[in-house]
Amino acid sequence: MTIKENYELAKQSYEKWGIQVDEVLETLKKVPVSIHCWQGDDVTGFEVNQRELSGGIDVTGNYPGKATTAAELRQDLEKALSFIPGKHRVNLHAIYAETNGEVVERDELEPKHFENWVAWAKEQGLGLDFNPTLFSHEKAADGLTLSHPDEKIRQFWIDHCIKSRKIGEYFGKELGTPCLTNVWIPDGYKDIPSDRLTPRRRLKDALDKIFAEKLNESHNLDAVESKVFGIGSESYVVGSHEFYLGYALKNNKICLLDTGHYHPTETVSNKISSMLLYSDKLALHVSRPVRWDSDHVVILDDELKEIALEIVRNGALDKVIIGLDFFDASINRIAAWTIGTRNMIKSLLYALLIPHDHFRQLQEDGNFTERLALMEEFKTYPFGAIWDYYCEQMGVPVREAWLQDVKAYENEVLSKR
Ligand SMILES: C[C@H](O)[C@H](O)[C@@H](O)C(=O)CO
Ligand SMILES: [Mn+2]
Repeated sequence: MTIKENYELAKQSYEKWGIQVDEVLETLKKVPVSIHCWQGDDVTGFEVNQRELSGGIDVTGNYPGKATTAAELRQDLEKALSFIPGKHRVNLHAIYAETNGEVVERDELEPKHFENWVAWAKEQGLGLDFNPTLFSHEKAADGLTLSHPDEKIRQFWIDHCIKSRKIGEYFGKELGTPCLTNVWIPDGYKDIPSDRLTPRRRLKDALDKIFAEKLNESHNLDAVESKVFGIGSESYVVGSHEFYLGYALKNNKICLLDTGHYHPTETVSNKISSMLLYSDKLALHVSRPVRWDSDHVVILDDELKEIALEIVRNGALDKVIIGLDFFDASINRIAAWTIGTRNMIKSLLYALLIPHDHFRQLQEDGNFTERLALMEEFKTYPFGAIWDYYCEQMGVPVREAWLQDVKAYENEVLSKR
């Protein structure tokens, strides 16, 4: 049977439940995923003064062929994008600026240092997102940035974030799609603090200064990302979930939930509906924590499906800004992007192929037997045949066919670096 024939047959199973599969595929095509550039070079960046990765995050593995220039990183991203159905976005960090060999401090970065990225994004039809980089720097050596007791250090990072918003605004203006500029800081303490409030007061004050200038939301959207702990900040993180939830609600900012930034039994899927009752938008960093915030490549596991189900069943495809955040240096980095991003899209397709109204009604009726039975049966509906057809239609490799191409790219390009 051809992919199309398999699709037609599979479609019938879903259409019995009133699911319009062709319409589902049209919807899926329009959902952008923000693909993080930092999987391509292990969060190294291209600053002239290369610094060691810090901030309580870590990348393990030394798979050969990582990108060492912006041109290589873009070339690798293009390869990964050729395996990923749909039109997406690329998420940059400030350390990916191109300064032509000149040392430009982070508080002096400007849009011109990202001109090549913008030209490339235009050529590829991509949106861009942005992040100030408040780690891997001597002014963050003690693990403190925006909450630092030293006013000069605080001001340096405030200025960096202000410059970053202007870069985000430039991306949005140039590309005609708002840039999500996300602030994540590593600040915290290894051991039990004697004062939790003062650093949080300073962070709140720093954020007020960063966001003082109102930017047009059709160019730049501001997000803040919380965390529960990092390496070296096991006992206390200044920018906790409650801290940013309060800040975002009060100041009309977007909360960004990273799936690796909560207690092990706390799930992001269970937060989406609550947060959407109070915010118009929220943002995600979809990652895969294994025992800690390890940033493993995203797989099609139960939590990923549950996140997608929550987005779809709550009609929130245009409210939840989906980004990825993983970095694995132990496998081919282009494969890592491809696996993780295809899984994110697959999970959305899976969620779009569920008769949500019927399932909702079963719950309202207290019919929990049928609710569980059908939720389980739908797990083995012929979803794979729809996915294969979608890939074929979108002109990207079907099933594992992309692997051969990755291997060829590894031989021809990566192994020569
Ligand atoms: C590099 C990223 O910005 C960083 O991973 C941040 O988003 C994070 O999740 C830190 O744990
Ligand atoms: Mn993150």
